[in-house]
Amino acid sequence: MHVAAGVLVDGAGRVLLAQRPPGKHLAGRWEFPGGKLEAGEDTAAALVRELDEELGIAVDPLSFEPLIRVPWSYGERPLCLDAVIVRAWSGVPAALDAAAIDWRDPRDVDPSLLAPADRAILAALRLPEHYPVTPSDVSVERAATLVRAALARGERLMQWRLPSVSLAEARKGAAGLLPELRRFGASLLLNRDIEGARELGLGVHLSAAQLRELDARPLPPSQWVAASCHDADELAMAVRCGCDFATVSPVMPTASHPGAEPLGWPRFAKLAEAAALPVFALGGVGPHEVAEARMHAGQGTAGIRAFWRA
Ligand SMILES: Nc1nc2c([nH]c(=O)n2[C@H]2C[C@H](O)[C@@H](COP(=O)(O)OP(=O)(O)OP(=O)(O)O)O2)c(=O)[nH]1
Repeated sequence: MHVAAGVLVDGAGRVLLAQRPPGKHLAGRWEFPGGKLEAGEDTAAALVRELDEELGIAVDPLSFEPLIRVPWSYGERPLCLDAVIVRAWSGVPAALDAAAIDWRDPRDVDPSLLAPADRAILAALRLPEHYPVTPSDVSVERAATLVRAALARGERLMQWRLPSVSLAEARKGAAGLLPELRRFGASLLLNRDIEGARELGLGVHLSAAQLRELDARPLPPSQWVAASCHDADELAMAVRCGCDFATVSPVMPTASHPGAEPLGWPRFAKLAEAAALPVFALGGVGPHEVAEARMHAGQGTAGIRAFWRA
């Protein structure tokens, strides 16, 4: 079953949520307005029809921007949910079909109130397009300087990965960044250090090996949980562990992993489309490849080298 979901975004960056009416599948859960594709329809045509039927608004498909495709299963038939950003419409949205509608800042939405498949849509809305990872061969102090400069440049999501120092030292360095992170409203994810992330209220970036040992999400929804994945099995594990997003690597040849065979964009796209969470392209890519990544079902790009040259 193919379902189209429209993410209406207003001038203040709020999104329109609709509450599923009593008697329907997932009654009471909040979702993005839309519905099943009818015979002969594509996603855009279905959305134009559904947004008219459910909200009484007219939308122009030329303004649609694909956000994320979420494969999901509620135990019956598998579902493919295509979420599309809608920025322009005419008319005032009304709850013609929903129990209620509500404009919400994506940062304030409680994911547990959403239809489960929509948690990936919410994560895609809240995540930026860049995910820089600190260089491996620098001191804690140098890494902190780089993160501060990146915050000033506008980066809002970064991974704190310092393989050449102890977890305790890395944790101490991250603690020193808390005031700036708060001031910029930015997120830092500690590489592998679940305890440190709990202690500091930061996110965590898990290795594929850690995913194998976890059976549940290690942190509350307010702290990011991400994972390093390389194939479809690892992506499925990341979804099972309740990860918010993943990196998939190596997309291109990279000096840090000279032996690894790069996936290339077509295989990256297949993996990203089949994963029920946002995926950043990693490996031999940087800020200049964001458009390429988005064209291939990615959230954006992650990287070490290319992000710190600026
Ligand atoms: N419309 C919509 N459906 C969603 C979202 N998330 C999600 O899991 N779903 C699921 C719920 C349903 O199982 C399926 C869509 O069914 P629907 O009942 O909304 O479709 P429809 O409007 O065509 O409904 P109907 O004609 O069967 O009454 O997709 C979402 O954000 N929007």
